Amino acid sequence: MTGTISDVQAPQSNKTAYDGLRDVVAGGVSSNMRARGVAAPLVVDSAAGARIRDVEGNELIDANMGYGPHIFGYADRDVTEHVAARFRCGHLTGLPHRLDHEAAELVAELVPGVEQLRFANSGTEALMSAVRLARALTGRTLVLTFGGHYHGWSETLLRTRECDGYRPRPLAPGMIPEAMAHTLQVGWNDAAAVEAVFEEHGGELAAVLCEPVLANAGVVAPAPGFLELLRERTRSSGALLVFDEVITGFRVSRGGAQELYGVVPDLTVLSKVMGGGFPVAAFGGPRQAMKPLAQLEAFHAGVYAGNHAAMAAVAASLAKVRSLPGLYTELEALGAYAEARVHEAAAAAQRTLQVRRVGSVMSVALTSPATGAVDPDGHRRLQIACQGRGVYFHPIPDEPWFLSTAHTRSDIDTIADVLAESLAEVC
Ligand SMILES: CC1=C(O)/C(=C\N=C2/C=C(C(=O)O)C[C@@H](O)[C@@H]2O)C(COP(=O)(O)O)=CN1
Ligand SMILES: Cc1ncc(COP(=O)(O)O)c(C=O)c1O
Repeated sequence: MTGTISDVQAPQSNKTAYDGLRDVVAGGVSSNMRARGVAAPLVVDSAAGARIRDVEGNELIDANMGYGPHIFGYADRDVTEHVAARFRCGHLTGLPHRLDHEAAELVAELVPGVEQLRFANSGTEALMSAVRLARALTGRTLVLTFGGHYHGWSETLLRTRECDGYRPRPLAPGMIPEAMAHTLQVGWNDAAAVEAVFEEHGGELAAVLCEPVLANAGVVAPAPGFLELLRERTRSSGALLVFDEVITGFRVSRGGAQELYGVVPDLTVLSKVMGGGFPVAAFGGPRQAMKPLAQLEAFHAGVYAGNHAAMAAVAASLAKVRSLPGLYTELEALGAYAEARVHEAAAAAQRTLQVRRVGSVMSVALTSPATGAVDPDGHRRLQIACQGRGVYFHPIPDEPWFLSTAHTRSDIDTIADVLAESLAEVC
């Protein structure tokens, strides 16, 4: 995850609001990702459906949608009412609840690779635990990851895209130098590199971990046969295949990427859509894989893990997913319409946008006319221009757009018109 604050100026009124924030919240945000790319991120006041309202009362159509959890739009009543009711009757007791059962059964019903699971508070937590479980199951420590794939900010998974050989480097100041001692990394869709790693390290690998559709460096679908290659090599070497479906889970299909591509991993990590915007994650797999936790021999904990409000959010979100047989057909059609309209907007402005999409998750990036490569500074200027015209997407082109059932075709037309106007203005 790269990106530095550029010199692109945010609207002054918003900047004033942000400067006040920054006085008491380090960096003005509680996640670095929110402050990347512009001098001051938009300061929001509220959100509903496909729209956010900023501190000045401006309403914007949102294509970032909180980075993906809100597949039914912000403040979806079917989810929020359910959670609100739970808050009114005690949402955190530290005891098991029938809602845990209801939520877990829905995940197991919808996700092909999950028979049993544990809930957690965040994707980072769930990934830490899934990787630790893979190490416990195999007695091995080495994990193979892929460049650009984001698996949260834990000590052994937060890493650079660039490698020394197959070794990524710790990404953040303060990380221990040995943090990557048990982590290898190759390029996404690089079958030859995967074969080479298995040739050299196959017997040492505890797991191969990937976003089955890369969605944190723009959207990059798996090459035909690539997931099958990972499945076959892990199975034959005794390593576990771990799918980080934090973004793709319940997003690209009802059963996530594993259902869409027909490749079932040994462990699956889920979050975002699963909780409909409430902080909850899960990791799971076949009962055999979860046995060390079922027998309380392996360790996983968390005061807030599986709290009753989060379970209510999962139960409501997934019951709604299950109840809508045409949901993913509708989202695919909306995504295809959006992709076509974005290309039309670029053509109208005689500019080129790199558009890559799987279902309702789509990356849109301004490219340089000279090189054809993504132009991060130009993209930031485009983002600020669109924001000023009532359309929000993230200023960093790595961050994809997330569409929802709350986005109408008229919203997509407005986004396309604003893009065309803004592209004409941005040099
Ligand atoms: C594929 C994937 C993710 O996309 C992911 C989190 N994604 C994001 C985190 C953001 C943030 O911390 O503000 C915003 C986005 O950069 C990104 O979607 C995580 C970590 O989840 P969490 O942020 O809940 O700890 C794991 N796997
Ligand atoms: C002192 C202390 N630190 C950290 C933790 C871990 O917090 P969490 O369970 O939210 O991960 C706990 C949880 O009980 C705790 O008591």
